[in-house]
Amino acid sequence: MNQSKEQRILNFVLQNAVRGDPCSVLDTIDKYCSQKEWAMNVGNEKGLILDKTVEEANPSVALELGTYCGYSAVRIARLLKAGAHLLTVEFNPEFAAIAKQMIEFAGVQDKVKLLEGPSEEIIPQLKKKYEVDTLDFVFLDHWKDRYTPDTILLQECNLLRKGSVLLADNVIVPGAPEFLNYIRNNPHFQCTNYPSHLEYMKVEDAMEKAVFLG
Ligand SMILES: Cc1ncnc2c1ncn2[C@@H]1O[C@H](/C=C/CNC(=O)c2cc(-c3ccc(F)cc3)cc(O)c2O)[C@@H](O)[C@H]1O
Ligand SMILES: [Mg+2]
Repeated sequence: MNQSKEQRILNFVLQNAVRGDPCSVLDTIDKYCSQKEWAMNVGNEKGLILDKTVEEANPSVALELGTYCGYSAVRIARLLKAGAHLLTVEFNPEFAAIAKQMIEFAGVQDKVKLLEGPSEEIIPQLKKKYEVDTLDFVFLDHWKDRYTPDTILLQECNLLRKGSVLLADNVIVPGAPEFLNYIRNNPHFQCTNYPSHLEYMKVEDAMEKAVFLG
């Protein structure tokens, strides 16, 4: 059975990156995906926007929707302060297994909890099963038509507090027009757009930050 692209990315990291060095893992994934096979990691250009947003939020509890190979989970976790943690949600078992190995190789496993399942099932479990009070930071990078229903679900589950920061990838490509319309017309959110480019391509993309106002 020939390997998946995601398995090839992981193997390239295991053979070329420095174990325990998150930056080396990120650089190695970016090298593979820019030179050999494109993949939907947030990448280094939008990754810098993600870095700045995480550093500014300095979250104790962060949530990521759509782990994929674990690139942004490693990217976020490497910036978390002592005692802080990232919950990352992935419903594809093959991708979850790849991401788990990627996170462990990078050495950030103590800061990351990978939750396997669909976000609409996991989010309502965060308070009771995963002992979350509220979320300080949320990175949305899963199916683009899930951004709006999951943002509504986060509010319904009282998981956002005044100042919680949401950051959404791909609001231009593939695009999340319904989410932009929802969040920019919602008085409970203060939005900022960050123009950038699609990972590993010269195509325009953007990220949208939305701060919950309570
Ligand atoms: C409800 C639910 N629950 C749990 N896991 C869920 C979930 N919904 C999806 N997932 C998981 O998350 C990832 C999916 C990510 C979706 N991302 C994109 O589709 C994406 C696409 C491009 C792209 C751009 C130009 C092109 F020509 C082609 C593709 C770029 C990107 O950056 C993307 O993020 C994937 O690992 C999937 O299993
Ligand atoms: Mg994306």
